[in-house]
Amino acid sequence: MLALKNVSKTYDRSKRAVNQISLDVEKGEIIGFIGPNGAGKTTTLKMITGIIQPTEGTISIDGVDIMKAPVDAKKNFSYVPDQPTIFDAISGIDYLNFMADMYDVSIRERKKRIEKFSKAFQIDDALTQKVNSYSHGMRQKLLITGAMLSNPKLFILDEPMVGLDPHSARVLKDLMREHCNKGGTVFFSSHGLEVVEDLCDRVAIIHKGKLIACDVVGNIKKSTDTTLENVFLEMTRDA
Ligand SMILES: Nc1ncnc2c1ncn2[C@@H]1O[C@H](COP(=O)(O)OP(=O)(O)OP(=O)(O)O)[C@@H](O)[C@H]1O
Repeated sequence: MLALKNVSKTYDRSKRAVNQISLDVEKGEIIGFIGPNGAGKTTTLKMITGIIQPTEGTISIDGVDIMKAPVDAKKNFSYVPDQPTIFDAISGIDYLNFMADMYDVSIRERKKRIEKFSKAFQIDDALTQKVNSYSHGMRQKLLITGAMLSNPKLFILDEPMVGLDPHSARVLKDLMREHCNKGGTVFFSSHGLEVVEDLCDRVAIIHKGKLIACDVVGNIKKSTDTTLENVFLEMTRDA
């Protein structure tokens, strides 16, 4: 569903933020993408979503190259960035209808999905209000709802749990799992190692721009009497 081949990004001609990453995400998987601050997670997600261009390598989403056919590739995924920035002079419902229009979601389907997700996230009563009156968490939930309206083949999220209360974090986790159970695919970055350990089929670890592991949690941990947190801290410890 998502294939990265030897992908690198160099900023300002010399700053190697991502270094020769290759990764395959299969249909139906949830993969957690973890790494210390500055490891290259957001840079990688921005390259996958076509926001920035890799310096080297290729990225395809359901077989479509994001650089060669960006419009077709973008039909295959939705992206929730790490900052919930939305044009905020419009109402929540106008934003959601705009997103549904962009992805050609029928009136019947959008109504069903808006009701389902906005109720689950408890923002249904606020949808007629302008986005500029929303809290950080409400904006985040509106963005997630908008991203789910198209029922994307691949759902990409950058640190989606940040700013969510425990109820909303649970709703999001359930939604991600349900999406995969129905054949969708989820790739998300996080600093929440417990969430990743609980939720993900596989975990990809990036450190100083390099992919240092990508495997099921059990194989990364090697033994059952330790946590993903302990292994992560050991693997990313600077010598
Ligand atoms: N626009 C940019 N110009 C120059 N350097 C950048 C730019 N964006 C990111 N970097 C650098 O690239 C490296 C990777 O940054 P990135 O934001 O991808 O890390 P991250 O893993 O998402 O970190 P965090 O967990 O703190 O969000 C860092 O050294 C950062 O300073």
